[in-house]
Amino acid sequence: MFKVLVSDPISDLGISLLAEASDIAIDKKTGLSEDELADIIGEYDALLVRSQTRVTDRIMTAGKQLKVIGRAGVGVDNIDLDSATKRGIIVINAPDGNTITTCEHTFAMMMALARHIPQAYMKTVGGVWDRKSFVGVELRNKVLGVLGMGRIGSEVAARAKAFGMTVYGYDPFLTEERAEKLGVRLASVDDIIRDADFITVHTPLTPETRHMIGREQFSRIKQGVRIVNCARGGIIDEEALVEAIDSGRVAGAAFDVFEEEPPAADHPFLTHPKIIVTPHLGASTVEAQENVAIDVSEQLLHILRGEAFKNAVNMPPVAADVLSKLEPYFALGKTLGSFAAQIAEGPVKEIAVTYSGDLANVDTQPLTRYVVEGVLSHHLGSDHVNVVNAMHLAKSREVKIVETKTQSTKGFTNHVSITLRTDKEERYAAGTLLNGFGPRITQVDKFPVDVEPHGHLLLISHHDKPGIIGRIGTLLGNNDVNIATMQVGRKVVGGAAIMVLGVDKGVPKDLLRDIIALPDLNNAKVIHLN
Ligand SMILES: NC(=O)C1=CN([C@@H]2O[C@H](COP(=O)(O)OP(=O)(O)OC[C@H]3O[C@@H](n4cnc5c(N)ncnc54)[C@H](O)[C@@H]3O)[C@@H](O)[C@H]2O)C=CC1
Ligand SMILES: O=C(O)C(=O)COP(=O)(O)O
Repeated sequence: MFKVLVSDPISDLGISLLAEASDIAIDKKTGLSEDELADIIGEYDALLVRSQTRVTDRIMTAGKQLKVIGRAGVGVDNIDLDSATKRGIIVINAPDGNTITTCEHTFAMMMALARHIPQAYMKTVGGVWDRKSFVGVELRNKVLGVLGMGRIGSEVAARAKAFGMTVYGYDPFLTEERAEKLGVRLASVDDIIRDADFITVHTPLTPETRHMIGREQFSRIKQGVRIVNCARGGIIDEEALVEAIDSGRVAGAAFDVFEEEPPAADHPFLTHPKIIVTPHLGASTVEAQENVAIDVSEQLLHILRGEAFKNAVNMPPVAADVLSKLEPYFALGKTLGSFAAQIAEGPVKEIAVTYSGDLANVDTQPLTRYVVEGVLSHHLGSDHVNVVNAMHLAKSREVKIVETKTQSTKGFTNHVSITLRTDKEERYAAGTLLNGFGPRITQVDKFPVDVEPHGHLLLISHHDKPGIIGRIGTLLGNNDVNIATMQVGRKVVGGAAIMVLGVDKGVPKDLLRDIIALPDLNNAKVIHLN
């Protein structure tokens, strides 16, 4: 049974998938302080949040069982991603579900700003019929500058065009072709500062975007501009904005987000007559909340159940077509890594992985993560290593990862091989995925074999001499260890050889010592694969 804590208000309908799963137990506890969350997080396998819960390093330290943090929304600035990655906690979000909703909120804010709707409402319901003070401006024929042309920014641009606005777009990833397709003018921040009548920001908050529009930009900004921020507090310098409005340069602003949330009671935005605000409502519609909750719940289930999942925030993204090609090999990669680690002596210095056949034509980086996970799990414990932190752990231990591809298929449609270099030796294991039969180990060091990589194995290196198989069989039999499968590999008659035995239970240390002491036997290793 997996325990999931929902610590922010998340749509019940959206998480019904989790609520109905027989292997999931959900607790909903919202509005917890950091102390309260730290006290209880230790018993949970997953945490589901929106933007309120701050998932700090302290929370993750206390979350000893935590495997996954799900963010029902886009921004993950409330989650310490470095800490999660180091600990192998997978962080997932739901990037698509609230795009339209936030775009529409941006428009609502822009129009409310252009027509003074909140201020006029307050006066009207206060009994004052004031038609003079609230003369607005049209959007038509105005220039809208969009900073950040991602999911939301692009939707805002499309709607602005329907309002007859000229749209300038700035984004480091916006190409001339895409700008043309979207019908926006590819612009620089300076172009936007100079020409825009409305500016709206749709970037994440990063060191680069922090105070992207600050005192310096306000000193040059177009007279009478209106500013909208429904992305993240801090992209626009709040203090500098108030100064720019008070000086008469900026006509007004509409903010859904703040540098600190909730803002202090004396925050100047809360009383400024030319600034309208909402309490981070961009994503708050019934539809968006269902969308993001469904999306994140589906992924969360996959992760907890050990199934393949879409993108994680703290892992490089994998395209869907690449994922579908690689997914069948994940188990093979991990098993081969674990096998190689168990046969090699000494601390690992390098993991060299070679892919051939079908695999040589795809981006195999995600698969290499599974190989590295398999290798490191043996040394660091499978509870501490997973695909999220495998590369990080390898790097922090100065283990070199080398990935190569070759067209040579060795007769297999696909082939994965691992050379493990330790400070004592170099070991080699290769495998393939047999259509309909699953993973197979096809070679160990220089010896071809055909081994189903599962359960307890005994790897024996010996001299190819008559009687040796019998002696080992007798020894195992006398100790009540049943042999399920046997593979013998050799290069030349009478030369060095290996034997891979599948046994029904683990081989105790004493018995292993007795096996190694047999004549003509060089070494024996017990291996366990899941
Ligand atoms: N107010 C609310 O409730 C909500 C706020 N958001 C926020 O809106 C923002 C945008 O979300 P999405 O469009 O879904 O994200 P996105 O990732 O699709 O788009 C962000 C864009 O910003 C661009 N960008 C990054 N650095 C930049 C820079 N220095 N200058 C210009 N562009 C830069 C990126 O290239 C990307 O295209 C995020 O900060 C997100 O957290 C999202 C949903 C709801
Ligand atoms: O998705 C985002 O980035 C948001 O800002 C929405 O935040 P929320 O889920 O409404 O707390």
